[in-house]
Amino acid sequence: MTTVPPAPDPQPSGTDSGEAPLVSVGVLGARGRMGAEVVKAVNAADDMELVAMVDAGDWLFNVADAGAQVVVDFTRPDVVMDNIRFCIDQDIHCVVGTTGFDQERLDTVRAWLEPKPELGVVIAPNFGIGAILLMRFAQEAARFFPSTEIVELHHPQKVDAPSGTAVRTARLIAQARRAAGMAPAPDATTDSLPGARGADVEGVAVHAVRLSGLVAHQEVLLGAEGETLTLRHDSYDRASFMPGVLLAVREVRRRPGLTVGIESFLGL
Ligand SMILES: NC(=O)C1=CN([C@@H]2O[C@H](COP(=O)(O)OP(=O)(O)OC[C@H]3O[C@@H](n4cnc5c(N)ncnc54)[C@H](O)[C@@H]3O)[C@@H](O)[C@H]2O)C=CC1
Ligand SMILES: O=C(O)C1=N[C@H](C(=O)O)C[C@H](O)C1
Repeated sequence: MTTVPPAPDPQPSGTDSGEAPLVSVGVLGARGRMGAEVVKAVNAADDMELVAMVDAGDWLFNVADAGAQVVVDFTRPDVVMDNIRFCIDQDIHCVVGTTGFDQERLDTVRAWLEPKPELGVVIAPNFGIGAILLMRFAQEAARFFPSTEIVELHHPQKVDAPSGTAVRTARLIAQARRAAGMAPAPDATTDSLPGARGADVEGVAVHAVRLSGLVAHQEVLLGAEGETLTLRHDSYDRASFMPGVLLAVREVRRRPGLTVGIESFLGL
């Protein structure tokens, strides 16, 4: 008679199986356009476990009670600071895609992190790899062109304008222009309707278009005598942001302090 050895116990993934433990992830804004996409992406990632989904009106403590190690926030500029404060108080790392961060807000988050040197917060106005590359290319090109303007184009449900990406792009361009000692961009306009020349972000004009059918798009127009260069990026689907979001979730626990943008995770 042959004896059949007992089948090994099924091993859950994680430490028991000798594999790296799954990262426990909570999502804030889980029923929103981006939050719903993050829920799908985390569920599909074999190194992560979705432990909490929280939206407006839900109990924020759910993410802490569920043992989330990392929270991903895609909510609204008017609530995101409270969410980050809560996560830091609860010792939860944060990946934040919500927009609306100026220098003052970034400094506030840095100050909150000071007593928690082991904790990481990543705040990125754009997780799309193409959008990140566009920002880098624009920064590189800026010093060669006296004129630079930005046109950002988005779906009409977007609550903020200009986009966080456009503001960051403008600041990077302005920084490059200052470093190169460039004069202000030529502009003889004296008599326009208010708003006709867009928003002025550190001397760079930013124009915001809201149009049904669009998702998230940006053009940087650079001009010199007799030539122009147009850099354009298009997100046709919110799936385009997910590789960057998942990368940030994987990295945030080993990047203590505040990281703005995920360029450094991409080796840029
Ligand atoms: N960094 C990036 O790559 C990207 C950033 N965004 C930004 O993400 C943010 C969200 O965008 P969408 O998903 O399009 O907006 P959305 O309006 O579709 O989703 C926001 C969700 O947050 C929920 N919410 C509001 N207050 C909340 C609270 N206190 N706690 C938990 N949930 C709350 C809302 O009910 C809603 O379901 C915006 O700031 C947008 O600019 C959007 C796309 C990409
Ligand atoms: O609201 C959006 O949709 C987007 N928001 C981010 C921004 O404001 O830059 C990123 C992307 O443009 C999509």
